[in-house]
Amino acid sequence: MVTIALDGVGVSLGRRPVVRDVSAVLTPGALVGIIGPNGAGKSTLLRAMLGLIASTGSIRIDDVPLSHMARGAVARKVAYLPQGQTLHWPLTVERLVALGRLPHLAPMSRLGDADAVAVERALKRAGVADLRERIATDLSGGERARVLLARALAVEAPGLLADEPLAALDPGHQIDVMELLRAEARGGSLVVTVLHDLTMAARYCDRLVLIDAGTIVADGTPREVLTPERLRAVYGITATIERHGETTMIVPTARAY
Ligand SMILES: Nc1ncnc2c1ncn2[C@@H]1O[C@H](COP(=O)(O)OP(=O)(O)OP(=O)(O)O)[C@@H](O)[C@H]1O
Repeated sequence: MVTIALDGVGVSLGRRPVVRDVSAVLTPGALVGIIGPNGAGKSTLLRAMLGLIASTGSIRIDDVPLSHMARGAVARKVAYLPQGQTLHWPLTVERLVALGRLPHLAPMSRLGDADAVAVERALKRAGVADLRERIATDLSGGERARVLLARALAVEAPGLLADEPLAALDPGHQIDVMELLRAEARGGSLVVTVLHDLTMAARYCDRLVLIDAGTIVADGTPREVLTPERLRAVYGITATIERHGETTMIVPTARAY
């Protein structure tokens, strides 16, 4: 299990404050969605949580300040699925997914049996085992996205930060990925995912953190966070919110000016 605690976190990029005074405790066991408009600072916040960019304030992973942790130690605790990653090397899918094991390997050492088992498990869980022999750079956008998810799963870290994992996926695969993320979270992992699809966020996430202009404007259950007033204020839209039992549907209807 792993917990990430943020206290007064700020990030400036090119002298612009992009993340401002973010405080939250992200705990395992519940699927956490980070939502907010384009440019709100969601990806920047994720990158700060992994120590990939400099930040102010305090970020602690399992109560250890991030600044005291080696990069490899962070990578073994929290896997990262970056947004829209491009692939440059013509590796097979299996070898690409095996790169997820790098945080566990000593320099110059080879994959062992436990690594092979983790790779196999990740290929299956992401539904890409049948693509294992394919060259990753030849895959379609959606296939590539699922392979990159498999690489993140292959780390078998107790935490996963996934940045827009549904981008490029068809509706069936979107459901598969959300069910997988929720199962991971409910199984005791820390899973935090950036999402743009509010219906998916409402349906699958246990907790939503809404970010606007670099700061948290709401943090709670989907029902608490996704109100017509907030959607208007933050996204500048009117939306129909329909609740059918456990299922919530959020249909943006128009720009609200
Ligand atoms: N290197 C940089 N220098 C200056 N500004 C930057 C830099 N990188 C990102 N930004 C800005 O920081 C802001 C936050 O970017 P970020 O990618 O975190 O947003 P986001 O909420 O993930 O957006 P999206 O939903 O579009 O992916 C944006 O306005 C972006 O233009």
